Amino acid sequence: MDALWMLPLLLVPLLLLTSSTFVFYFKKCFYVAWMMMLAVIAIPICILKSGGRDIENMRVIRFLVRHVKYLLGLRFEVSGWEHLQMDGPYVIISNHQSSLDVLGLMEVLPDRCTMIAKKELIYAGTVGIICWLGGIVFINRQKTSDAKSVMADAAKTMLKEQIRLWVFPEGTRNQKGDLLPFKKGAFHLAVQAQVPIIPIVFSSYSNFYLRKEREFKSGTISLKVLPKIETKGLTSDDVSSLSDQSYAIMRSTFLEISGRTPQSNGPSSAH
Ligand SMILES: CCCCCCCCCCCCCCC(=O)SCCNC(=O)CCNC(=O)[C@H](O)C(C)(C)COP(=O)(O)OP(=O)(O)OC[C@H]1O[C@@H](n2cnc3c(N)ncnc32)[C@H](O)[C@@H]1OP(=O)(O)O
Ligand SMILES: CCCCCCCC/C=C\CCCCCCCC(=O)OC[C@@H](O)COP(=O)(O)O
Repeated sequence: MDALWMLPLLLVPLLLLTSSTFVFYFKKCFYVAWMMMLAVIAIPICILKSGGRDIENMRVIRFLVRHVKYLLGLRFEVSGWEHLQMDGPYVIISNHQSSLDVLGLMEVLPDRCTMIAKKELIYAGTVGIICWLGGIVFINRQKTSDAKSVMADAAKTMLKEQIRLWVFPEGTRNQKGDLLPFKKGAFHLAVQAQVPIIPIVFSSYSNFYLRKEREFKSGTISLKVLPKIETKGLTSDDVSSLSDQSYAIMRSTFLEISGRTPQSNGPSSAH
């Protein structure tokens, strides 16, 4: 009789664990909490090592984040490593589906590379602090003129300090099963600094992570590093065609590694 009373106590956790909605919220909350906690560990290490905001702190962040994929049941299959074996500064562009992209980013992040991010991220608690310590360049997306001048400064810093910048040219997270039109900032940046662009494509997350359907299963993500696109000798007049060229290559790669067939050429640049 006593054992019967125990049954609900055993059944409730079992039902919760098998409910995909519960698993979705649990994994999401766990991800945020774990990243916040990792940032708590990373902050003093970075301050002690570098004394403050320094791109070298990205090594510490990369090291601390690399195991998180295992906790969420995710794996990355990276191809095209050889395209990242290059000296000097460059701009990396990649598609942006979710905050989970950070895990893939940390898989391939080269040395002396930081990101361009929306300024709101600085208010994300300990994660915001670690982003600042890692040298992330914050832009105000609501004020194009501010964003442009921050990126123009970043182009100079890239050359002076030999750094690489990672930009998400879609400008926002997107899980529509295709790439959004590209914003122009990343291409102006590369042209102003006269540095190559390296496109990196993440395959679709739709087979394991669906925000609307509240599903977050285990899954494998293909990450394809594509050959560099040179910008030497290009001017601001070439930015649109550079953006279109990058969009076309990345879109066909996205559809290919996500197991889809191209339907149309799609929009290439933001209007
Ligand atoms: C231990 C725990 C650790 C946890 C640590 C985690 C760390 C990892 C953090 C990862 C961070 C990831 C963050 C991701 C993001 O935040 S994505 C969102 C922010 N990023 C972007 O928005 C980048 C892409 N956007 C752009 O490039 C835009 O172009 C932007 C510069 C923002 C301006 O946007 P917008 O106002 O919408 O304008 P347009 O793009 O339409 O451009 C308008 C005209 O201006 C011209 N332009 C644009 N940029 C420039 C420039 N730099 N110089 C000169 N001119 C520029 C553009 O060509 C347009 O003119 P035309 O229409 O061509 O005439
Ligand atoms: C006290 C503040 C609490 C804030 C909690 C939020 C903290 C987030 C914590 C963990 C996640 C770790 C990875 C953080 C990096 C996420 C970057 C990201 O994906 O930003 C979104 C941005 O690209 C585009 O934004 P929108 O799609 O336009 O919107």
